[in-house]
Amino acid sequence: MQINQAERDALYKVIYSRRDVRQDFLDTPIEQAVIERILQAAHHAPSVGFSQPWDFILVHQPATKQAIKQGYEAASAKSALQFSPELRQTYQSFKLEGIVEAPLGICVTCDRERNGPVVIGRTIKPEMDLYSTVCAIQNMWLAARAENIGLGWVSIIDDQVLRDALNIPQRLSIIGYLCLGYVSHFAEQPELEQFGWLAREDLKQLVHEEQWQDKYSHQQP
Ligand SMILES: Cc1cc2c(cc1C)N(C[C@H](O)[C@H](O)[C@H](O)COP(=O)(O)O)c1[nH]c(=O)[nH]c(=O)c1N2
Repeated sequence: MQINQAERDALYKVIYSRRDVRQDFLDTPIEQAVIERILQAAHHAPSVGFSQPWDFILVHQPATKQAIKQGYEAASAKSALQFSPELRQTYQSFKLEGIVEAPLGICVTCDRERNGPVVIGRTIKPEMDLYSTVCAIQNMWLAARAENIGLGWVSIIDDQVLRDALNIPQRLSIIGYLCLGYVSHFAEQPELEQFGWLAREDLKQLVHEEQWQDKYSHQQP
């Protein structure tokens, strides 16, 4: 099957207009059929040895979201101390989650023992199951954007908070907690770029012919 030009353009449009969404969530519920399409997109991600090591825990209840939000607040306060005093205030001014406002939370886990101890492609690099699960999240992120649904990844939460709130056994690795919902708008640029935290790197500096070259040596102390 060939992809035609309109389909290709649509894919790039989704890729370039995808955003990490933390605010502007609407409380409009997401229809079940839409949730299923997004989860199917995640489930069709590539996975090492076709191991499909993921599980998706759907979070709808306000009380559960509150418990997770409290975990975020504790983790965020602890995180702020890692930034220099000059940057700390700016860090604290960012809204880095939409846990309570987003109608749907999805915790994505990785079962590192699924399909037995020997998996094709993991024999030398065992972390490939974790990366496979991240591929599923990226598919979900793009599918959500194609459905005009915002998705935000929140990683400022201790795993134990999610284990306690969602009854996740120690056996499963927690890969991401995602907030999903319709949004009033999608920003043109990443918010961290818009607020001057970091700029998009020049791709030319990151592409190397044949041999890696230290194009950033001027930045070394
Ligand atoms: C693994 C991982 C973990 C996180 C993120 C991303 C990824 C890939 N991002 C989102 C991140 O800030 C965002 O992707 C970049 O700023 C680029 O913006 P766009 O995604 O292009 O809008 C993110 N954002 C946020 O507000 N709180 C968070 O805890 C995290 N955690």
